[in-house]
Amino acid sequence: KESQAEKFQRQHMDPNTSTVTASYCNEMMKRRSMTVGRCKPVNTFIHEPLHKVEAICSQENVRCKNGQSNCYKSSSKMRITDCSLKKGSKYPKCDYETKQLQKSIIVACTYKHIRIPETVHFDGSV
Ligand SMILES: Nc1ncnc2c1ncn2[C@@H]1O[C@H](C(=O)NS(=O)(=O)C[C@H]2[C@@H](O)[C@H](n3ccc(=O)[nH]c3=O)O[C@@H]2CO)[C@@H](O)[C@H]1O
Repeated sequence: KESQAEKFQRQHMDPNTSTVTASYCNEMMKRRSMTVGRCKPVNTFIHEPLHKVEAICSQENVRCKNGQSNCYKSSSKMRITDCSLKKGSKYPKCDYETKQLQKSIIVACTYKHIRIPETVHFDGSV
């Protein structure tokens, strides 16, 4: 069974892509298994190395959307791609809009071992 950290990496990490094409989201949402059973409505991919994303866990502590206090906001902008389901897109055909941006991101972190943080949830971007 995949851990929350592995799920985060499957759903949100894509360090090896720098520029995306218009079909990036349609391809990646399928390849990373977010169109099985339903089309995941919104998903962000992060085009930065994992160590840069995990470093956010020691940056600005902010409240998560769900009220938990283990969210952190990146001090610098990150290269991301937002995927959002197009209106009228009908499962199993999940048709996404692809939008490449540079924004500060908010992630939730937990500590697997003392002082070794893991990013386990994407809370949003600002
Ligand atoms: N504080 C926490 N600490 C630890 N764990 C926490 C915490 N909070 C939740 N989890 C867990 O995370 C898991 C999870 O999947 N949460 S999720 O809200 O549905 C994720 C959102 C995100 O994937 C996506 N989205 C959204 C906006 C955007 O810009 N970009 C973008 O990609 O949409 C999704 C729905 O919004 C769930 O197991 C929950 O238990």
